[in-house]
Amino acid sequence: MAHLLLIDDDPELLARQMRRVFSRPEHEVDEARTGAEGIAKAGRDAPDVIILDLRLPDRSGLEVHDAIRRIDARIPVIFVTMARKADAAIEAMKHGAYDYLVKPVDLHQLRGVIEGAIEVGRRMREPAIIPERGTDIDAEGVIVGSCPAMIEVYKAIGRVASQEVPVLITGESGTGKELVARALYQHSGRSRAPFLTLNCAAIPETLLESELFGHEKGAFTSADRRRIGKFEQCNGGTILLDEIGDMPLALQAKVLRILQDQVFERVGGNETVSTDVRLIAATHRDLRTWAADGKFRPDLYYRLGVFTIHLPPLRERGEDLELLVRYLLRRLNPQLGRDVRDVSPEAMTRLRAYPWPGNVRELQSVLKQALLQASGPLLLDQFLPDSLKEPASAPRQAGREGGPLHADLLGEFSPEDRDLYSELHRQLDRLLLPRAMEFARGSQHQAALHLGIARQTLRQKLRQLGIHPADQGPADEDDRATGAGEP
Ligand SMILES: Nc1ncnc2c1ncn2[C@@H]1O[C@H](COP(=O)(O)OP(=O)(O)OP(=O)(O)O)[C@@H](O)[C@H]1O
Repeated sequence: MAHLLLIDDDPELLARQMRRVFSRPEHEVDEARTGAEGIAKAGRDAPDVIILDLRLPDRSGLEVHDAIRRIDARIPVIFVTMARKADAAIEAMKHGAYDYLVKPVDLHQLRGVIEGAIEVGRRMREPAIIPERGTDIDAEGVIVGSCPAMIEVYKAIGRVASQEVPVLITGESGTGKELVARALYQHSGRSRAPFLTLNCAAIPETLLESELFGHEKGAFTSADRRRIGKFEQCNGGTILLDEIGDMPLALQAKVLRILQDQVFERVGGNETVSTDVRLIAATHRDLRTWAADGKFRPDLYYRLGVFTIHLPPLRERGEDLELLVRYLLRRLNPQLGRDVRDVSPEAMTRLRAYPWPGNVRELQSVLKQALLQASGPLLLDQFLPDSLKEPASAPRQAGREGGPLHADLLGEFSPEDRDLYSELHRQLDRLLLPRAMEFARGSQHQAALHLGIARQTLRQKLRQLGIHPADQGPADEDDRATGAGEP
């Protein structure tokens, strides 16, 4: 459930729009009509997201924003404003506002921006607990695992979390890199400041620079207003750059300059902007090899790689697999209305034999599928999906020449290939989905039709790839006309 607070002296229309999209019982939309009331509610009720009118009867929206940041800088604040006042809202983003919307608010955009803000807030608050002696291993958010390689991971987090140095997290897809990044953030001196994440592989190259560094009005054809990028918006906080290996070389140079001098220029601008951001980078690539091959800037690699935390693949974690299975069953049972308390020896043998190319994320998904099949208190071998029963292929090693999409699929499979199937699908989604959205001019409805998949599936995949539909263009026609659509 997400608790949204709307601070607006004339909230009727917007509140109605919000309640249409974010309905009970999953969401609660609360209102405050003055700045003072809004600040009081922000302090008392700890809302997940605040939607704030720039003009209020008792004080300016910017003052209210500053007061909210003093209460809790992690609450994402979205400004709403008239078009002619948008410059003030853009300025607010320099002070850490999450985003702004222009009145009359477009329903599709409203949903996209608020959903993005809920997700950003969740990342900051959802605990990522390093297990120590005495930690309740059933507690929500505990990082599960006690094999020697995971103990090294915990020690590394403990050593580096409170230091103001960049950290590189490496490991195959689904091994828990984001979880470790959140643990670093939450155990750092910046844990009360914002934590923003950006997946460099999920955003088209042309948009990535502006997303990170912002742009000036007129920087390119569609730049009709200044935009504040993540590095400026997150001043004082922590940024996770996921899949940094996929960042174009030119942008790597700008990131290096931030690490060295804490300055950058917005796209199309001359003003040098200072920012104080702690950088955490993650990748499934072998950056050392990439740096040697000229695919990644060696100077950035050396700077980032000073402190590297490597997450082992699940197939190398021994008994942790069983711990994770039991942990995940306890979490998934209530979500799926099941009460499966144990795993049969045959099913556990099957789970142990499988190489888990998609690691913990794949394990979660397999257990979900199995629970949906299950009846009774025991997870039997027959409930496990067929994919676990097929002969295993070999895992892909990071840093191999070319992506799998470039491989000759009918010809040579490399002996190192283990997760070709899931890797190909991820790569395909990253290429195809942004293009389909672009072609459909931002309409998820149209894009889903072209792709031949359910709109909900498209929305879910876009979210997993870190693409916010609001970035993609105009709203769905049917959203505007009817205000309908899935929440
Ligand atoms: N050791 C662990 N204990 C509990 N949950 C875990 C553990 N490792 C991963 N998970 C869970 O598995 C899922 C995938 O983890 P996460 O997103 O951190 O992986 P990732 O390495 O960042 O993946 P990708 O590279 O694909 O982005 C998340 O739901 C995370 O909470």
